[in-house]
Amino acid sequence: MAKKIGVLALQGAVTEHLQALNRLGVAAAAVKTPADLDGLDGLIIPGGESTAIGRLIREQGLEEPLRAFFASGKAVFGTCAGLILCSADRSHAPDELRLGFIDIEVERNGFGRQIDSFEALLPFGDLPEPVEAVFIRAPYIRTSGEGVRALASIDGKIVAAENDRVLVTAFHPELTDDLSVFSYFLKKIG
Ligand SMILES: NC(=O)CC[C@H](N)C(=O)O
Repeated sequence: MAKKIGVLALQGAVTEHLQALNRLGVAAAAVKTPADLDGLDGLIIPGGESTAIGRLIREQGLEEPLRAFFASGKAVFGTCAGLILCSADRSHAPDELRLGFIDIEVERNGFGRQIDSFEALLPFGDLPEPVEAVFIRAPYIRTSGEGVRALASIDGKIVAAENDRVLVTAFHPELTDDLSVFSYFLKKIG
């Protein structure tokens, strides 16, 4: 059966992710309601504003369905704000959603205001070529727990990590023509 990947489509860089998946020949669907999760093999939580996306997840009744989706064994890829939402940060404000899909704690806007947006060619895990990475008010991973593998870092700050079913990047892979990080995520899906 062909894989089908959802892109959480509440706020942020949604279209670019759908287009990247289409370019890889993967069926992609926007996810706005719990029913949209049916039949998906994996989910991308895009960049945007983590506070806003978290609030909309709750307003749309998606928090428990997303937790159940993950608990059922599906794979999740969080980029930038999506990384923050997938984290298990214990120091955040209680009204801000953290799904705890990967045992990392994050520093939001971790590269500061001076350089709030930049691009880098980034060595990434075991990929043979560095990846094109666009950072926009990006977080970095401050601490990581058991089962988490760091995949990329800048100036000692971890900016990509994974566990068996979750990939997170602080950068936006959907904003370049380089699809290698998407292909890397697709390998997590059986
Ligand atoms: N490009 C992004 O997704 C930025 C993330 C944003 N700084 C946040 O904290 O949610």
